[in-house]
Amino acid sequence: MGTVGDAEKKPTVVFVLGGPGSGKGTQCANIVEHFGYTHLSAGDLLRAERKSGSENGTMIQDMINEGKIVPSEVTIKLLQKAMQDSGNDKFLIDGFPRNEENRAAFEAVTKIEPAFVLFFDCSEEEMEKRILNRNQGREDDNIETIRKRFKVFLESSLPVVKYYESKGKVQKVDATKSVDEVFEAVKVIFTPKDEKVKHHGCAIL
Ligand SMILES: Nc1ncnc2c1ncn2[C@@H]1O[C@H](COP(=O)(O)OP(=O)(O)OP(=O)(O)O)[C@@H](O)[C@H]1O
Ligand SMILES: Nc1ccn([C@@H]2O[C@H](COP(=O)(O)O)[C@@H](O)[C@H]2O)c(=O)n1
Ligand SMILES: [Mg+2]
Repeated sequence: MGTVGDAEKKPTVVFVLGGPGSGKGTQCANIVEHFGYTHLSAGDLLRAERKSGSENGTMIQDMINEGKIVPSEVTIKLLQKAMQDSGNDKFLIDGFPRNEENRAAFEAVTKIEPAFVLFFDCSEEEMEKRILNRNQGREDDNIETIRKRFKVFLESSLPVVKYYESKGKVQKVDATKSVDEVFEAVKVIFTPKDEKVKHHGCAIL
């Protein structure tokens, strides 16, 4: 994040969106390893905040258990702090913005526009199967909450993807494929253009 002396330099932010269980966290771990980004999952930050004994803990737990979106003010503060603490200037913001309120508030507060939105497109049937097999002890990984999360995704999160689509900022990946196949597609998106030319051995001099 900006420090004294580079006040003008804004960090690079990629929003990573997709339905519950589409593989956002899995692919972000791969991107971090290969491309030097810091991964910030809004859901993970909220779960950590709840565990920390924060005054917002009960509200966060109730919202997560109902699959509802926590007020932007809370989530944005957690994201800003994590960005500052990281010392990096390239971020994958996973699971955010989840609704129009998230999107507008982040832009207003941070003045940061995403470089692009990485969107993992996956069928509900596949996402449900993946979540039910996840076994990470998440309280919201039960069929009742999963259904509520799917509804919120369709009604509140997809319109955000559409908004960025209208600005030509969405990079869509078929996330129904295997982890390795999805990452192959992701790599193409993150590999700088000049390196793609080098790899294909057809640089125009
Ligand atoms: N392409 C894939 N094929 C099969 N299983 C996958 C794939 N990608 C991820 N998974 C598995 O599916 C489960 C959900 O993946 P992950 O946690 O990355 O999804 P997510 O989009 O971050 O979900 P959430 O929004 O609920 O946090 C995990 O158990 C993961 O190992
Ligand atoms: N911007 C966000 C992101 C997440 N939440 C809440 O956390 C839950 C889990 O999120 P995952 O990305 O880890 O699946 C989600 O269902 C919301 O309740 C949020 O409020 N705002
Ligand atoms: Mg996740």
